[in-house]
This record gives sequence, structure tokens and C-alpha cells, in this order.
Amino acid sequence: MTKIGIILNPWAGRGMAGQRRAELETLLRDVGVAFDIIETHARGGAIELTYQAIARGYTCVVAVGGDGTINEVVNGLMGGQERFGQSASLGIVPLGTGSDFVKVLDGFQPNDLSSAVRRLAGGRTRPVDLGRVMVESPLGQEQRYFINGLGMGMDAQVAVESLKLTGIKGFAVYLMAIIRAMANYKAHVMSVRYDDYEVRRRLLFASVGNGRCQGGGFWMTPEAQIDDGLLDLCIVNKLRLDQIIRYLPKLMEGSHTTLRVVTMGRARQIEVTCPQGIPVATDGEVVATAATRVQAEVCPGALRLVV
Ligand SMILES: Nc1ncnc2c1ncn2[C@@H]1O[C@H](COP(=O)(O)OP(=O)(O)OP(=O)(O)O)[C@@H](O)[C@H]1O
Repeated sequence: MTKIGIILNPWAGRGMAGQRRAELETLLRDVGVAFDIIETHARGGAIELTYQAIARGYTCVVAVGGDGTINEVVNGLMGGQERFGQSASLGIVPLGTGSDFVKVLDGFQPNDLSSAVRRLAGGRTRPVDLGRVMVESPLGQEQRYFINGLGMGMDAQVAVESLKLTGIKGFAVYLMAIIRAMANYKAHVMSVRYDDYEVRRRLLFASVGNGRCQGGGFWMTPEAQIDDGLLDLCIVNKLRLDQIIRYLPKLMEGSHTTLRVVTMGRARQIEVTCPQGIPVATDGEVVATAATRVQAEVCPGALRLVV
């Protein structure tokens, strides 16, 4: 068996990923997996580390952390493939706070090291789709890949608010970020075009799902499949505060899809425009705070995932 490259974000899962490093290493040695492990030292650092891993010839790169870490490794894998013409599969050891992406995968359990290590030892892979997005804002253009979801509007505003909350920790950050996003977010008219359809009205958010669950437990696109060559879409109209509070539990259980204020869709290409600018997040990580145009497309079977 060839050696695998492991990229561990010690801050993921509120520090749990760092605390469980020794346990992970012991389990890997016990099953005879050869590995090198490296920790991230900054936000965005896993992208560069993944490039380096590909340049060194690893054929499997493992993200240890949450959805943000997985997103960085995915972007490193795709960028590395473009730069060096070499591809590597993605392994996941889910030790994040939400670890929403793996909830769509059979047999994956957030925080379960033993089963994650068994999968790495087995080395079985399957192709999964990715989303590729081009985000335009007054600051320029940025391209990103996402594996789980793309948030545009208030859902991305929650991610923006949580970045500003440096003085508090734990679940309080998340709760406070939602409250601040509800209070601060202004729903502008957005145009959402997907394949042959268009929705144009004041929206709370338009959320794109390759996976099913986003934002720490919201089943936005509960029917999404990661290998159907399509992206799912959940568009929610502008709501009053009392409606947001009433509908949030429905979003948390995925029973919102038939509500009058919700439009569900499925497409290969999605374009969202909003001249006033909207926040955008890929896999929960902020890409822009005032994007005027967002173009997303599915990349069918673009990545091999260790399952
Ligand atoms: N060494 C580091 N210091 C500070 N931040 C880091 C470091 N390495 C990575 N990060 C950042 O930590 C953030 C959180 O990572 P991640 O999303 O993996 O964990 P999480 O938020 O606990 O999990 P989830 O997104 O699944 O809820 C990411 O934005 C990532 O860029």
C-alpha cells in the first residue's frame, strides 16, 4: 500500500482535531497504513499543503477536520491537478464542529476515528461530483470548488458574522452569528437562473447543495445526490423575523421543501446576480461579502473519494 498524505487542521471541531491527533496516528499504525501527517498553520493553509502533497506524489490526500478543511483540500486537489496534471483521491476523517458533508455518505459518522481509519486502510474509492463557482465582486473575481454547498444570502451572512465574533467560543458563536445575521441581513432582489428557469425577487437566500446538509445541521437540499451530475437548489423568499423563527425548525429537519415561500430546483448550471451585492460562502467558508454575480456549475465525477 502506498503512503497517504494527511492534512490536519488542529483548530477544527473547536480544537478536538488537534487533541485527537495521537489517537489517529495510533489507529493508523495498528492497521498498517503508511502516512505522513502535517498540520495547517493558518486559514487557507490546507490548499497550499495539498499542492505540495500532490507535487510529492501522494495519490491520496486526507483532510482531518471539518467542512472548511475538506473544502481547502478539495481546492488543493483540483488546483494541483490543473498545475501538475496529477490527480489524487480525497480521504476524510470528519472531526469538525458540524461535519455536514459526511452526513450524506453511507457509513460515515462525524468524530468516529475507527471507521474513518478502516476506510483509509481499505482504499476503496468512488467518483463524486463537485461544484465549481466563479464569484464576481467589486474586489475582483475568484474561482472556488465546493463539495458540499454554496450559500448565497443570509446563510452566507451567518458565516460572515461568525468570523467577526472573536471574543466568544463554542455554540454561542453559532447562535450569536444567526441572531446577528437575522438582524443585519437585508434581502435584496436577486435573480437566480438555473438551466431554463429564472426566479427574480427579494430572497432570504439561494443555497446550492451537492450534499444535503449545510450550516451546522440544516437539511437545505434533502434529496441531493453527490453523484447525479446535478446541483440541487433551495431558494427562500424574503421572510419576516417571525416567519424565519417559525420555519427554521423545518429547515433543520428538511421538511421545508413544500412551503409556499420555498422554491426547490435541480440544475447543471446556476447563475445568481444581485447589483447590491450578496455574501457568498463555499462549504461554510466566506468567499465574498458583496458578490454581484455568481456562476456555478457541476463538475460530474470530478473527484475520487475514499469510501
Ligand atoms: N492553523 C489554523 N489556525 C486558524 N485557523 C485555521 C487553521 N487551519 C485551518 N484554519 C481554519 O479553521 C476553520 C475551521 O475549519 P473547519 O471548517 O475544518 O472546522 P469546523 O468549523 O470546526 O467544522 P465544520 O465546518 O464542519 O463545522 C477554517 O476556516 C480553516 O481555514
